[in-house]
Amino acid sequence: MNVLKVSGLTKNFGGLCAVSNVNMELNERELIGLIGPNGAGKTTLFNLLTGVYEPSSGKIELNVDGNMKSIGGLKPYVVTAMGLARTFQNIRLFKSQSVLDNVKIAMHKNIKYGTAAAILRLPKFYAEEERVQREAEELLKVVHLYDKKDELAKNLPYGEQRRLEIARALATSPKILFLDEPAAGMNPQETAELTELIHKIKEDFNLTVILIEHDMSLVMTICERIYVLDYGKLIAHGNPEEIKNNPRVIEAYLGEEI
Ligand SMILES: Nc1ncnc2c1ncn2[C@@H]1O[C@H](COP(=O)(O)OP(=O)(O)OP(=O)(O)O)[C@@H](O)[C@H]1O
Repeated sequence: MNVLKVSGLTKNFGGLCAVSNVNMELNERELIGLIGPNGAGKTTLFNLLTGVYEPSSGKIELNVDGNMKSIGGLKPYVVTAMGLARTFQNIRLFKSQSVLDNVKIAMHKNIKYGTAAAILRLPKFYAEEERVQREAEELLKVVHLYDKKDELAKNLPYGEQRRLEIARALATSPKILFLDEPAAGMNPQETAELTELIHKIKEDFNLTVILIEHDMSLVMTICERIYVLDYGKLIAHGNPEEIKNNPRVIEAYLGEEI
C-alpha cells in the first residue's frame, strides 16, 4: 500500500529547475534510497516532501487512514504531526541541552497535559512527565546512547550526534522517516553499525524509511528500492542490482566503483 505518492513534482529556483517532474511511490515498511551526484536535487526533494519548500507544481499525497490526502505546501510542523519526520544533512540539535532533554523536547507534541496542570503541578503533570522521561530513555537505548543521556549534545562525537538526531525524529512517532545523509562523516565501522540500526528501527517501529546517502555500501546493503536523481530528474528506479548495472546511473553517478 502507498504511504506517500508524488506526481509531477517540480521546484524552480528562479531559472534553475532543482526538482523536475518527479514521480515516486513509497510503500508501507519499505526502505528506499535516494541517490545522485552533488546538486542533483535530493535535499530539495526532501524539503518539498517535509514542508520546508512549497512545490512550484505537482502533487504530494500522504495516506491518512486509507485516504490519500494532499500535503504539498503544508508547514513542516503540520507535516510532522501527520507522521513525517526527518534528520538533516547539517545536524540540528539543541547543542547546549543534555542528550535526554533533546529527545524530550522532540516529544512535546505527544504531551497530554494542559498549561493549568503544568502551572499548578497537578498529578497529571507528574504522571505525564514520568511517561515522557521513560519513553525518551527507551529511545536512547534504541540508538545506543542511554549511557550518555546526561551529557551535553555538543560533547558527543559526530557519529553519536547523528544517532541522537534519529532518536529525536523517532520521538515524534513517525510513519515515514526521512534521513538526509545519515552516514556522512562516519568511519566504516560506524557506518556498518548505523546500517544495522536503520534496518532495526524500520522493523521495530514499522516505519517506511527513505534515505539520501552517498555511501554505497549502506545504500546497497539495506535499501529495497532506489531512486536516482540527476539534474533534478529521476533517471532510474529499481532494486540495488538493477541500479548497480544501469548504464545511465553508472555514467551519471556510480562510475566503475560498484
Ligand atoms: N534555496 C535555494 N535557492 C536556490 N537554489 C537552490 C536552493 N536550494 C538548492 N538550490 C540549488 O538546487 C540544486 C539542487 O540542490 P540540492 O541541495 O537539492 O542537491 P543535492 O542532490 O541534495 O546535493 P548534495 O548531494 O550536494 O547535498 C543545486 O543546484 C542547488 O544549488
